Amino acid sequence: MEIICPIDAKFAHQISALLKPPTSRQIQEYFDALITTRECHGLKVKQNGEHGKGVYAEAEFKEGDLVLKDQMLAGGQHSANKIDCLVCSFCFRFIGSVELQIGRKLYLQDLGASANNGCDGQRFPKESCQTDSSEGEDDSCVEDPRNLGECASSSSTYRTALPKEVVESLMNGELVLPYSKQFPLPSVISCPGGCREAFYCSELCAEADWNLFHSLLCTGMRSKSLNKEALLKFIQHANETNDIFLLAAKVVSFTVLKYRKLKATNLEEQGKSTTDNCDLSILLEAWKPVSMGYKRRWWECIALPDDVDCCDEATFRLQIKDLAYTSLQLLKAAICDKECELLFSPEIYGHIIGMFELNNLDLVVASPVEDYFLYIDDLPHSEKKEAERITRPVLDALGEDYSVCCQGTAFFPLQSCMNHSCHPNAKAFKRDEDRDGQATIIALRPISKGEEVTISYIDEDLPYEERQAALADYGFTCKCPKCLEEKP
Ligand SMILES: C[S@@+](CC[C@H](N)C(=O)[O-])C[C@H]1O[C@@H](n2cnc3c(N)ncnc32)[C@H](O)[C@@H]1O
Repeated sequence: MEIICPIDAKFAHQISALLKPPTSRQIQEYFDALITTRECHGLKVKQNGEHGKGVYAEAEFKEGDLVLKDQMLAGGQHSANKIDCLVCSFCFRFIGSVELQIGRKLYLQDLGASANNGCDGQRFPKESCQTDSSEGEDDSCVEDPRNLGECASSSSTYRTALPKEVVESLMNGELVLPYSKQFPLPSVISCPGGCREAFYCSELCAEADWNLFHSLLCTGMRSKSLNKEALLKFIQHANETNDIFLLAAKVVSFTVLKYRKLKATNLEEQGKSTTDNCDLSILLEAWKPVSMGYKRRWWECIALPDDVDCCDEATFRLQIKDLAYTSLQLLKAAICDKECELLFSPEIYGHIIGMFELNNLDLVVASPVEDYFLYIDDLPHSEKKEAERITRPVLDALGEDYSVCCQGTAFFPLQSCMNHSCHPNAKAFKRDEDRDGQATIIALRPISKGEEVTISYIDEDLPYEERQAALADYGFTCKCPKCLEEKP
């Protein structure tokens, strides 16, 4: 039976104000302001009658030019990938050292193996609740090394284990690998809240994450959450079902924290004392970045997985809704804010996750460990032979997966305005220097002033039918010139 949540009924008026589509003017003002803060001055977001918003070139771009670097609104590393890569929880740069990356991965893999790999346990149908960008990922681990025994990453079949002391000496810095100084990484900064799940590349990132998202979602001593036990349950549920809930929690936390900040400034300016009534206009302001991105509820827009029969569609959508509801109740117990209670409505939560479902881009950051071993491989013969005496056993212990990159999913406000074409003029592409979690869009061919910047959401080299089938997940039929030409 379908669940009716009391919050949806109690705050019906305020929720519809939050979910009201922004006017063209609001969209224009928001994106104009955003563009001035990004490295993308030659762009403009405009309403494109047919497909909603679109991104247009305001300058000429040559093939290979950087069109846009977009900072994410919210993003996260996939839970299982946290075993393979230690990255800054805010900007997703690799941190520590090549030795720490390797030693930590081997240590956690061994923990996983000795704990008899608990990853295959019963959980919600995985394919059915992953977003497109996270398809095929396992999603069942939390970062705290004490908990990592539950699950190993995509560990290689053929690995030759290193002695425990060697793994430890890689982690604690006693063993320095040859030439690793050529690949320096920022030192690991701990979470200011004292949790062992978030790590940073700088005090700046730690502070930004704390102020924007993490203070409410931290499980450490100085957490500002309501109830840490409930928070741990929420995190565990997300890790066991779908880590997209961790991203949704970031958006809720971001909105609550921004609301509190805006309200405090407002009261101070007016010389008034604090009240605990919700100020809807302030909440609307805090919510604005999300209001520009959402479109449909998750359980309505999620594509029907191949293994679900059409006649079971209604049941499937109800299951997804129930799953989101369970997650939301756990989050509410953990961080609910009385003034912002309406944010904990299934309507709002469904729209936040729906926004990820339709817009998210894969978050990928290349591994310095891969660069390191390629460097060793390229050394002149005698140096290589000497270095490999030490590096070969390490490489053998890592096995085939030695070069796993940081993988996750993120919502990028400007990139999410880019429409699809099967003959795109731009693409998301990480250059050698793009070593963090920002989205990088590069021109594939010359783009002239006034032209719409398009990317392909799918593999554009697929045959016509397969392209249209893949695009059905995004809820539209492509009518780009290539599709019109190839349409049977
Ligand atoms: C990432 S958003 C792109 C921005 C979107 N136009 C907007 O207004 O926010 C993806 C959505 O845009 C629309 N869209 C993108 N490309 C399209 C195309 N070639 N034809 C029709 N609709 C398209 C679809 O509704 C799709 O789900």
